[in-house]
Amino acid sequence: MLLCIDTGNTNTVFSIWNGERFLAHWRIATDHRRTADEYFVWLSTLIEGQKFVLDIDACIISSTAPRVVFNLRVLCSRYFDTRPLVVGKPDCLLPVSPRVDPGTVVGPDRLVNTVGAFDRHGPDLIVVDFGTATTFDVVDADGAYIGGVIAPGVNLSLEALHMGAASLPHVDVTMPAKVIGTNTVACIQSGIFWGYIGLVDGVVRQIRAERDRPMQVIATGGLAPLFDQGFDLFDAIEDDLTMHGLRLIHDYNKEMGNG
Ligand SMILES: Nc1ncnc2c1ncn2[C@@H]1O[C@H](COP(=O)(O)OP(=O)(O)OP(=O)(O)O)[C@@H](O)[C@H]1O
Ligand SMILES: CC(C)(CO)[C@@H](O)C(=O)NCCC(=O)O
Ligand SMILES: [K+]
Repeated sequence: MLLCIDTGNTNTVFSIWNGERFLAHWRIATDHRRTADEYFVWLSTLIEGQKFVLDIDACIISSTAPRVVFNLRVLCSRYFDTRPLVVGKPDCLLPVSPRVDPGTVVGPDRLVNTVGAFDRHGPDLIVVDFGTATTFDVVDADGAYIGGVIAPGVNLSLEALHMGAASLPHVDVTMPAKVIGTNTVACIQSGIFWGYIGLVDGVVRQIRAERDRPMQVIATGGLAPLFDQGFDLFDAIEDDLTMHGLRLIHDYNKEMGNG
């Protein structure tokens, strides 16, 4: 069984695979103080409700928070007796290398997204991920990550408004009935919702113009469905894109005799 771990700045998702078969996934808040023992107790408790026995013999990690990796490595070695592949480290091979400025450390989640999306949709893609940040990852004809766009995430923007403006409450993102809000909450919801619709639409348009070719837009992340309500922004929405990419990268390394 393969354990895939996707650590974002806000949440960490664990998923279990038996070959190509997905078995289960669980989500925990990202906290670099969490120890290997804590992860294991948590995993063991959750596995009790499942129909399979946890028998991990391989692990792969993508982490946008470097400090978390240490304890995840300890988890893999102590409890599963495996050395994990860590995306972005030199000993983790990618099917195609990213083409970016020398010295750039691309977020591993973005690299993984491009691998997952290229496998399912082929060349010339824009992958939009609504996580802590809203990212756009551009996939070239050969599947390479060739750059993109990083914007503040939806929940981060809402939090920033609340933190920075004494009279603005914390608001949950939702699609407002009207653009013109007639109360504070509705005004904020409108600003965020229509602001992000405009942001995604505008960025996608500019990327397409710069690339001067047809490109499909693939959306992932918890908030993707919210922004897909009748606006035709996306060609596909995939909630498991990062996990799919992680499994493919693991399989690729195995095929190449690595790890
Ligand atoms: N309508 C909604 N309003 C607010 N949050 C939502 C809504 N729908 C889903 N979410 C949140 O989206 C999150 C799932 O998003 P995702 O895993 O893509 O990114 P993240 O965990 O927020 O960020 P990161 O991956 O950077 O840590 C969950 O925490 C979920 O609570
Ligand atoms: C942009 C985020 C925060 C999105 O999770 C992550 O991919 C990251 O920390 N990236 C590093 C910089 C880069 O991707 O160019
Ligand atoms: K994510």
